[in-house]
Amino acid sequence: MIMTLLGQVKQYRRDSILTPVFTALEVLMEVLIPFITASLIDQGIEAGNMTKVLQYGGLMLAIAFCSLACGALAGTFAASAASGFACNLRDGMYENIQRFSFSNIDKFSTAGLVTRMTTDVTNVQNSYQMILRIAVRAPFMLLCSMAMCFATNARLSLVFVAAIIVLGCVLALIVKCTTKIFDVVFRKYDALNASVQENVSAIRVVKAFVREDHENRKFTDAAGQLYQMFVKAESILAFNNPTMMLVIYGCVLSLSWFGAHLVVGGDMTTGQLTSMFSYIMSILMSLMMLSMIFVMVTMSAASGRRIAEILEEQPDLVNPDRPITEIPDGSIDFDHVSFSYKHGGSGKETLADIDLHIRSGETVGVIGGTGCGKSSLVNLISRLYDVTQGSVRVGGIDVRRYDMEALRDQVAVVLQKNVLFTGTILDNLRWGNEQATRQECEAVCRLACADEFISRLPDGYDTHIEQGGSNVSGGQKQRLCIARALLKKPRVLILDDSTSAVDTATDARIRAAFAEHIPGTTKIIIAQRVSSVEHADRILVLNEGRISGFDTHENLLSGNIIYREIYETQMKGGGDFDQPGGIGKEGEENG
Ligand SMILES: Nc1ncnc2c1ncn2[C@@H]1O[C@H](COP(=O)(O)OP(=O)(O)OP(=O)(O)O)[C@@H](O)[C@H]1O
Repeated sequence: MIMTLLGQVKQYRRDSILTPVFTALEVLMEVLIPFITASLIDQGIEAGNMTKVLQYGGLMLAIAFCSLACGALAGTFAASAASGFACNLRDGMYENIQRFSFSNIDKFSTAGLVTRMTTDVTNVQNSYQMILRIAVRAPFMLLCSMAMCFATNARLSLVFVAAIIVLGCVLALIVKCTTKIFDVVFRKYDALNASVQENVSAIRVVKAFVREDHENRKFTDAAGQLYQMFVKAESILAFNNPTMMLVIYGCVLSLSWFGAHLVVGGDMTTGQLTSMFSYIMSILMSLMMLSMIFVMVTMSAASGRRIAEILEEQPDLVNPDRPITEIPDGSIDFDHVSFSYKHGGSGKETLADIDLHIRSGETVGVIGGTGCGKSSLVNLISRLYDVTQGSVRVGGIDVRRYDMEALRDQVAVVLQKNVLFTGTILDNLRWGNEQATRQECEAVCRLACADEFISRLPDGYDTHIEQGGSNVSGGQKQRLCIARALLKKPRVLILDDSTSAVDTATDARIRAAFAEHIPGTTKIIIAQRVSSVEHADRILVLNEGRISGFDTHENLLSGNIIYREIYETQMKGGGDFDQPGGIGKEGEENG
């Protein structure tokens, strides 16, 4: 973990080295000051020698000034090194997350990734800055002050040795108890972030279902648990200060008692005793700083581990050695494919023994109950996940042999959870193809029946889309996403329930436009409505992850019970609002 994290220091190595160097110089000078004070008292004040007083006084001033300058430089370098380190950590994680497959993301959860990029990095940044400054300063100061003490009076210095042993034992105990708690604290942070993220992104749903109280309770629970854990950890850490004070006062008392005896007995000068008092303060301050470092490192060790996990995570899906970049045609073959989710799944096979062969240019409808594996099936075509068994071929070649970018450019998927980004409509469309001209964008919008609503907008194609597409309706968003996918001019176009919020008349016009303008593109259309797939060349009926039928509408109606049941239920008006006898016409404004 430490090597992984330190690997991100990169260009800030210079600042990271200069900080301890200047800190060491600062300490060296601070240590010299009490030594000079002793000489000033013994040779100047007590001997009544004014020249010595001025000499030593001037020297002390010069040293104090240098120490100040070194301290300021060390502080500046530490701040730059720590912020730069944090920036590199975030960049490194972000870059690796971009390479993650869907399966990697399932493993960490989106909320977990957000906590690691924010709270965890801030923790590590703070402790890195502290370590750079204090981890060198405290032990160095401790050693130098101890050396000076022993040089001044070895017997009296034994007082510190006893103090260090007591303090060391207490600190070790505190660190041991709090490490475990902080590990749990950051997992609770994930839960808190998940709650915030879910609630904020779905605030409209929360309000529509009047679930504010429930969501408030959920958040209060998550925040309360975090509070409990922090209180527990902090109440253990709180022993740190009183122990420290006890040791400091114990040392001062012992030093005064034994020191006074030594001075009276003539074994020590007043100046030496004064400098011993300064050194004892330095030693105890160093110990205090060391204990603070322990606390900080204990807290950030858990964060460091979580960051290293992301940096070290290998993407589940990688390009093969000599990847193929051209897809010969749009045919799709599933050869005895089985698939199950590695993370968060039920452990059961989501797809079992799928043997399916689709011709290039064919239009295939996919229908089946919720959760039967329709999305999982199409996700395998563009290699968003890898099969567990068997193989998926596009254009006759195993998808694992393609360059993933090339494959995903030529197999365009309009995912079930459509997302638009902040920017104009044109910006969003050009996610499909950055080089697309305005004419090309307009042409695909006509195909996806999006042009009609865009032309009604005051700014047309330059209309600004708010974050997540919240200022367009569900049906409008779906049509923009279809247009965006069409801009890729794909060989295979997959619509995963992408016209669910579009009325049936528009849905039919989109299908007709596809048949007329992109006949060579293989089209896979997942839908809940039979009306959306009945005109397809063939329809795949999925049932609990297995193929129940794959044939034309007419053949399935006569030979497949599941398909007939779905059809009949929808014809009676139960499932399709737009059918005659349905509940009413579904508008497109149900976003
Ligand atoms: N990322 C995931 N991690 C773990 N399990 C998942 C994941 N996505 C889906 N599943 C599970 O896999 C099964 C099939 O899901 P899938 O989304 O493929 O079904 P679907 O037929 O597309 O459903 P719907 O019609 O509701 O969209 C479900 O039981 C679901 O809970």
